Amino acid sequence: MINIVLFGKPGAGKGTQAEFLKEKYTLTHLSTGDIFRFNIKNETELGLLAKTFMDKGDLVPDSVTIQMLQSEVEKNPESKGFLFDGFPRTIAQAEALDVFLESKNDKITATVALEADDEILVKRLLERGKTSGRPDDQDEEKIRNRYQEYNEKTAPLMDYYRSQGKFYAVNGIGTIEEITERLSTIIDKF
Ligand SMILES: Nc1ncnc2c1ncn2[C@@H]1O[C@H](COP(=O)(O)OP(=O)(O)O)[C@@H](O)[C@H]1O
Repeated sequence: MINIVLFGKPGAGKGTQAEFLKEKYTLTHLSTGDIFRFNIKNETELGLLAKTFMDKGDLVPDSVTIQMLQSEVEKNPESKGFLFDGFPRTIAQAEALDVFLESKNDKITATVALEADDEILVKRLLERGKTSGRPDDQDEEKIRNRYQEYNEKTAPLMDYYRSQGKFYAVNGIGTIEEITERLSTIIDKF
């Protein structure tokens, strides 16, 4: 089983790359952002709760997110491996994921990060906001708040995975194909 964490700031292209990688490596793609948005659309209890945080550009609380992620993994017992996109985003989430996978005799294979400058990414998100309908992409203040959340809570994960010898970074600027190629070079090692 290969379990990949796709890592990067908001707008770095995780979702776009996940679409290609999940096909290429037959992985189950789990995007916590997409799952939350699906729940918001369907007005579930989880969706209503998540919305209050997402609309401000804040992270959804760990307890809620971890539980949701675990139940999504459990829904896919036949999976050949997972592509985690947007999870983990905090040390508590990463630790919970390690414990959870270990309980299944499994583990994270590698964490691959897409790197790009903040200014380029903010522009990308505002552009995406024009068509995505996502409220968190339409307001520069909310976008800046997401970067602050990233810097405070998510960036420390790089050291977390580095200390496990599982952190790899690629340049996230280039064509979609070029970037898929860069990510594949890493994943192919496993
Ligand atoms: N692992 C997570 N922990 C907490 N909140 C999350 C998590 N994943 C997604 N969210 C919530 O969903 C929002 C959108 O996430 P996502 O779709 O991954 O987009 P982006 O990477 O562009 O910010 C986040 O700003 C956050 O509020």
